[in-house]
Amino acid sequence: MEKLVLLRHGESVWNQENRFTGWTDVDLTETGRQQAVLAGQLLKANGYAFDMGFTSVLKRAIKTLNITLEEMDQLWVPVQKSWRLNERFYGALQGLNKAETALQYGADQVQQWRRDPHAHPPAITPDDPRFPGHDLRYQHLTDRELPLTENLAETMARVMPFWTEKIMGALHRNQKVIVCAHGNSLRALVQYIDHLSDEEVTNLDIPTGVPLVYELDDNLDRIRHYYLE
Ligand SMILES: O=C(O)[C@@H](CO)OP(=O)(O)O
Repeated sequence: MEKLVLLRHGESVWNQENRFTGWTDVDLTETGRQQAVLAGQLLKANGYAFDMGFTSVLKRAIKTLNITLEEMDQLWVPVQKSWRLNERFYGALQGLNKAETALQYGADQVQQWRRDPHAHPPAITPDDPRFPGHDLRYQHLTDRELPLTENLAETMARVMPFWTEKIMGALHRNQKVIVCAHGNSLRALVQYIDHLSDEEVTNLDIPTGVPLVYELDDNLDRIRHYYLE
C-alpha cells in the first residue's frame, strides 16, 4: 500500500482579503504559516516521513511545504516545483474581491465561475499585466499552455501529465510523497483519484493547511482517504 499526502497551502493574504487569486503570487498570512507549522507537527506526530515533495511555482505553496518539512525536520527532502500544480488561472477575476464581484454580477454567476467545472471566468488579453507570458518563470511555456482563463476541466488537463509522469512515477518507485498545491489544482486531482462526477466536485472544498491522506493500492487506486486532524 502507498500513502500519498495532499496539502493545500495555508491561508494566503488574498484568502484573508477574499480576493480571486489564481496565479497571482501572494504570500501566506501569519495564520497560514501557523497552519503549515501545525500540518508539520501532525505529520511528524503520526510518524510520516517523505522521500519526495511536489509543489507549484507559487510562493504560498512553496513556503507551506518548506515550513511543513522544517517542522518535521525533513527540509532535506527533494522537492520538484511545477507550474502544472499552480492554482486554476482565474482570468480577469484575479485580484477582484469575491463579495464585491457577487454584488456586481450576482451570487449565482460568481458561484458558477467558482465551482462549475466547465465555466470559464472572463478571460484576460495577452497585453494584460496579469498575463503569465510576461513572467520569467513561465518563459518556457508554449502559447497554448499560457492561459488567458481556465475552467476546472482545463486545470485538470494540465495537472494530469504531471500526476501521471512525476507523482505516479514516484509512487510506483515506492517513494513516500507529499504534494502541496492549491484549492482547485487539488480539487482536480481529487476528482481524478476519487472518480468524482462533475456534480460531486462542484460541492468539494479542500481546507487550507490540513493534510489529506490517500491510501492507495499497488495500481494506485484509492483504498481510503482521510484528513489528519
Ligand atoms: O481565489 C482562488 O484562486 C481560489 C482559491 O482560493 O478561489 P476559489 O475557492 O473561489 O476557487
